[in-house]
Amino acid sequence: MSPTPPPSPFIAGHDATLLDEVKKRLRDVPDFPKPGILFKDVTPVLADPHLFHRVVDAMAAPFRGQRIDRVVAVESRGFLFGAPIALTLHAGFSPARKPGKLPWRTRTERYALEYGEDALQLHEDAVARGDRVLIVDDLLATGGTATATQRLVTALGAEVVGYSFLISLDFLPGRERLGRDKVCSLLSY
Ligand SMILES: O=P(O)(O)OC[C@H]1O[C@H](OP(=O)(O)OP(=O)(O)O)[C@H](O)[C@@H]1O
Ligand SMILES: Nc1ncnc2[nH]cnc12
Repeated sequence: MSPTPPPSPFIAGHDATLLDEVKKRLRDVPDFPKPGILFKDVTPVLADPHLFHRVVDAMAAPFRGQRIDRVVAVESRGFLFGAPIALTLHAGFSPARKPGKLPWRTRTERYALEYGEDALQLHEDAVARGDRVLIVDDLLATGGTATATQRLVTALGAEVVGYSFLISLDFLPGRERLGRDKVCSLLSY
């Protein structure tokens, strides 16, 4: 009998079985929301409680054992991952929202998307001076959204210690823009 093969390689610290399962479950939707965009639909991952739980744990894993005071996640898909990651890391959660949604005093940043333009707002007390912040979103593409979020956080005097994404589209410049050493993603395309 041949010896047991070594365990599958770990990619960015995550087990390859999980990555395969997530890959299989993500749904590619061509030409949404515009012609030429291949949209990565995460809803089938959310619909599987066991897989969703493992994904949240894996997205939090690189930041366990570090002091994270606040998770800032981006409306709307970022909230789906950011809130459970904040609970997992025993950190507070602050939403970065599209304009006109936050009720109190806000800071605003405009940014460009793979398929348009938008702006984000953060409450002025969303992070405190000196806080160590993790930025979370479902997907990194051009990096416009995450860069705008980083600017909002640092303008308030907090430090962005890292970014956690489920997916990064590495044929786009997002990872380079944010700094390779700060970006964690389960899957890269
Ligand atoms: O790296 P970027 O080029 O900035 O793109 C990534 C952003 O695009 C998507 O959000 P979208 O604005 O479509 O909003 P949604 O989460 O409300 O669907 C995605 O959830 C990221 O936030
Ligand atoms: N290709 C894509 N799929 C899903 N969300 C996105 N946000 C930006 N680009 C995207």
